[in-house]
Amino acid sequence: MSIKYENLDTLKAFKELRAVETSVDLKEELTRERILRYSAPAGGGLTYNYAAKAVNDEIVGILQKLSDEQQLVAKYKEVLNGEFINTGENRKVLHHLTRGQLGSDVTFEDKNLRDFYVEQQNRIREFSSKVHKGEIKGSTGKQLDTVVQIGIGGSDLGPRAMYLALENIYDVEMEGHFISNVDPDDANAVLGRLNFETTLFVLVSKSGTTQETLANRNFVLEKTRQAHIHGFNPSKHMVAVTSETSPLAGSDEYLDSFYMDDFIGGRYSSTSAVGGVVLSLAFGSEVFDQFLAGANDADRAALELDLRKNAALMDAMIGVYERNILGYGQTAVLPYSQALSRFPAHLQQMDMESNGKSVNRRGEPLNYQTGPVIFGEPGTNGQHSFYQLLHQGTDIVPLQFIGFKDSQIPFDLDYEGSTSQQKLKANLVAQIVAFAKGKEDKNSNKNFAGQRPSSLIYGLQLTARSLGALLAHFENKVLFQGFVWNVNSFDQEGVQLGKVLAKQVLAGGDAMDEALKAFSDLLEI
Ligand SMILES: O=P(O)(O)OC[C@H]1O[C@](O)(CO)[C@@H](O)[C@@H]1O
Repeated sequence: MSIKYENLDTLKAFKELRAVETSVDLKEELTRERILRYSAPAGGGLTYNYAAKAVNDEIVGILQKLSDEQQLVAKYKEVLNGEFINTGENRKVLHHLTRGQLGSDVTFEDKNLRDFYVEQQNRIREFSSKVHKGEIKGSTGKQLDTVVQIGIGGSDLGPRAMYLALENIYDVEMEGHFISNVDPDDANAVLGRLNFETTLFVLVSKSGTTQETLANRNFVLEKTRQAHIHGFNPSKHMVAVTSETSPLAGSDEYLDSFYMDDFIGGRYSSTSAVGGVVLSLAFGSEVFDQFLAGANDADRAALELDLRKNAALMDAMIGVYERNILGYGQTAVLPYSQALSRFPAHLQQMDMESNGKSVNRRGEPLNYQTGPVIFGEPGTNGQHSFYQLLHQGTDIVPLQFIGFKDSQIPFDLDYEGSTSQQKLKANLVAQIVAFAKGKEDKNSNKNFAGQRPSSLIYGLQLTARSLGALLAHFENKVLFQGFVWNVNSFDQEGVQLGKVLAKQVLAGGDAMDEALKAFSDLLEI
């Protein structure tokens, strides 16, 4: 089958979607029968439920035609088979290959890349096991019991979100910390809590050139020097994770180095060495293996052509319907799990850096909307914060709820006839129904219009496996949406300008004088 990359507005099925006259009244149509019928398997034991989305069988039928016409699953297979999908940078897109091989052998310059990723995983397994067993110790002879990742963006958000998601449920072999911001308060605050003799730093930068990360590396090294610890050797307390082509690669300034490559985008790197080193050191490599298995399960589920059986595809297509037909510009991610506290922040980067584009894969301007603004917070905290706008504001914001039957930590307390976990789940379902059905009140201030769509990803418990599947679900959703919109989801030129200007500001370049003057004028209140 020949693959064609076409703009959304040229597709027959999109025109059909635009012409749909029926709409779904969630106030009437959200029934128990619909809740049971509108679910799709997401892999890793997760289910995606879309009963509270404003779609019906007719709309889903057209979304299926759109998915087929835009060859979404075929394009996903192209990714899996190692085609050069990232046209902006002329690169393959291989994060799926870090967690299993679902397509043909992928080679580059005679190197089998699945073998390369597995080799790195084995090296990480061996290294973390030696650290845990005390076969690798700190330079002053002490057991290493703390791991600190230094990195930013994709070299921070995913691994940090995953660490926080797992720290309650698995034995923590090494306590994890993260330094990302170039704000010196970040590094100072983390470093102030550490015993350097028992700490291993993981310096993570795919490019090896990110200014904030290199500044933080030097900050850390200087602070360890200033501690004047007898016999302390900083190079025995830092490993590097980078791509083989980066300036950091092969340096002997580090105890060891682990590699990913240019075919793994930063925001898709949690399942590569970028997430692998810190998570294996923190929890053991068996936990990281389960995380990879969950992600692989979701990747396999995303191969299904029928979107009713493919959660990532259904989620993507409903998102397109909401963005391009209903005109909704934001999506809120609302995990009813405190352990997922940084997951929305990770999705912000993954989704917005991928699909925040206004030209197509050929660089031509688009005249339809692409990726939405993503934000979110765990429930029930968010309920006491921004849900007011979600319920009664002038904008309709589609919602992505995430929930689990059981908590991660077994202890719970009955208060007023229910446990905390029961209260959490009751709030979750109450919100879904309240957003959909609203409540009429003669007092307009107390009236809830309803008809506010949401979906739910639900599982038994947040474990390494379900977390891997959850991560991969969203990665694949974003990938499918990028193909629908015909954008290149795998470069991020939009972040370059600010980086270049910041460097010019620091260098005092003439080009920036006017901007600096205007800015300082502004501050002269
Ligand atoms: O891992 P690196 O190369 O330091 O990059 C960090 C982050 O910076 C970005 O390039 C954006 O500034 C992200 O895409 C990336 O995840």
